[in-house]
Amino acid sequence: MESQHISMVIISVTACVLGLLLNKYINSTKCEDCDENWITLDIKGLEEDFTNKLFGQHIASEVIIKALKGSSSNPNSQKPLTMSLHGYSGTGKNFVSRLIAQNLYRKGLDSKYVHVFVSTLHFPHVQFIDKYQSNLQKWIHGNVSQCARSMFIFDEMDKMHPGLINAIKPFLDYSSDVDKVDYRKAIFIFLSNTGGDKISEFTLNVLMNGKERESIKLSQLEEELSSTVFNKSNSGFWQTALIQSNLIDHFIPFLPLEFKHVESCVRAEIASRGKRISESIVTTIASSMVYYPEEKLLSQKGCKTVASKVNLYF
Ligand SMILES: Nc1ncnc2c1ncn2[C@@H]1O[C@H](COP(=O)(O)OP(=O)(O)OP(=O)(O)O)[C@@H](O)[C@H]1O
Repeated sequence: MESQHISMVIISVTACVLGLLLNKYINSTKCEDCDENWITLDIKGLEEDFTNKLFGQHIASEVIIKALKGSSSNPNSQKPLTMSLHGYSGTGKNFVSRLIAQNLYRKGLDSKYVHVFVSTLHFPHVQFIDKYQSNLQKWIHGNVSQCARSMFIFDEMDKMHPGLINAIKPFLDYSSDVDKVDYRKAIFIFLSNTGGDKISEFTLNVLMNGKERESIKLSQLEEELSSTVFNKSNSGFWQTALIQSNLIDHFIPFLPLEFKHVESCVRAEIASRGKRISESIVTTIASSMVYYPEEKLLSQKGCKTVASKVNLYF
């Protein structure tokens, strides 16, 4: 009797586990649709990710959360949400884009509605610019026709051909009903290093004066940043109507990272590999990065090379 009961329990548990696995398999192979099942902003999840995983970027966290909250709760939005993320290499611009994608699309960056355009891979010869412009427009148009809630990430904007930037402009405008497609629910994120020098200079000044970076306010950097992007004659970005027509909703500065932030990146990297964190190794790895200026306050490459440095120890 006792053994019959045990077998029943085992059979039920096995059936349950198999059911769960089957369900998971069916879900993962299901076709992704452009609906709320697959695309819903998890603002709490994003806030938690910013708090726990993103180090040293208090301005970016705050602005991005507010911007996404605002645009998702406004059914009468007149234009797509456009955010321009600026800062030195390795400060978290791509990382943040990934966190946004993960908290908006069930498939994150793997979603077929998230599109990444790497500008350095598309620098056409002047002779072919018309063709490239038209291809880029067709690409955006085609993707938004398939799903209004598409997200576009344009990486290395500062290296993008001005002609291509101009080609994007009609989609960002207030009257964003191009070719009967409604672009107002789309999100455009632009990443660049432009303005990184100004942001770094400003942060350095604050730290040298014994203040905390958290005392830096967006308003102190924003104006400077938009004018830098606008004026910088070698950035490629300035020439275009993008800035002139105020099509960028938010200029978001990414501050250079300090030693303590690099240490946090090292801890996160070790934890992600399921390894035990030893504080002495954390300090050794963080110390092996290059810092500037003489006082060694800021990391030259942010957390960019942390993963490869961790490789040397695990
Ligand atoms: N502020 C940060 N908080 C947590 N992790 C970070 C941060 N910045 C960078 N990292 C880590 O370093 C890696 C590289 O950073 P990321 O690619 O986001 O830099 P980036 O600013 O986009 O640089 P680039 O301008 O060279 O493209 C990230 O995948 C992440 O693991």
